[in-house]
Amino acid sequence: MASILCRISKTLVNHRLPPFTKGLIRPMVTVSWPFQSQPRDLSLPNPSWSKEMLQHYELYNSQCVGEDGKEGSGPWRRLPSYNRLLKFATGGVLLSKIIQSEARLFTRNIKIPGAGFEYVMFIKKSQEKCVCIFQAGHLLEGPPGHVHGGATAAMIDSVNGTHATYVCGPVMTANLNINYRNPIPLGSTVVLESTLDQREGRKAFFSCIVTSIDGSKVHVESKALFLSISMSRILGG
Ligand SMILES: CCCCC/C=C\C/C=C\C/C=C\C/C=C\CCCC(=O)SCCNC(=O)CCNC(=O)[C@H](O)C(C)(C)COP(=O)(O)OP(=O)(O)OC[C@H]1O[C@@H](n2cnc3c(N)ncnc32)[C@H](O)[C@@H]1OP(=O)(O)O
Repeated sequence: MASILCRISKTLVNHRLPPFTKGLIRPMVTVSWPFQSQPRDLSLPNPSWSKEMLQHYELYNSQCVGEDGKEGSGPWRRLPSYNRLLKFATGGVLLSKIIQSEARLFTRNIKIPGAGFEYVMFIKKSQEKCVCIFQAGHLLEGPPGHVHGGATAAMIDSVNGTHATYVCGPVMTANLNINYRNPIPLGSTVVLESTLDQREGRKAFFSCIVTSIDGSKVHVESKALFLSISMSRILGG
């Protein structure tokens, strides 16, 4: 991750700024003191989380603590989540203040707690698995009372994409193939499990299974191909 962040910083310094920042770059003098504010981690519990969501969060969170009792020495790691990917960069608070933009991460732009995508991801330190606990809010309706297939696809892409980023560095989704097996009731909590199946040069193949929280029902199964790309290609368009 450190090398990704280093590449991001170098890209920002060495390349023209990304097109989405057009007209939005503000000189640093307008920023009062960008180091002060911490980005808000949106993957932490909030009052909208159901009992099931909290229990499952605790289940994985407890496995982030090792036998020595130290946070971070367990087999799993909770991944922070922000409303802009730039906030991931070390000093990301600064970067996201300099490169101001109205663009927001699609799954993190519904501000009413519980109304949209509530989720938290954990990655296994050995990196072959990434898990997401997802509570689908009422604004994600597709068929009456159930989650829109596009919202589910967005979550699958996000979990596989995050997993791929941690394993491979910067990537783009080249192919995502989804089989919807059972509709997901609105308001319910489901588990998405991403698996790294294979790596072949720039290509990384992932699968994902979406199940009910108790694992008894399979909602969706998917396969995805991600291709490694340079940061300058992402940022430079
Ligand atoms: C900015 C700061 C970022 C900081 C991040 C840091 C931490 C963040 C942590 C976590 C968060 C991360 C993300 C989570 C959130 C969301 C994830 C969302 C991801 C997306 O939502 S992303 C948008 C949708 N995505 C696109 O918008 C892609 C459009 N597209 C392209 O940009 C190009 O198409 C590309 C790059 C895919 C490939 O282009 P290219 O030129 O690099 O490669 P090329 O075409 O030469 O193919 C090379 C070999 O791949 C094979 N190949 C290619 N495409 C294939 C396909 N579709 N099926 C089967 N095989 C395929 C070829 O057949 C060849 O194979 P071979 O070598 O064997 O011949």
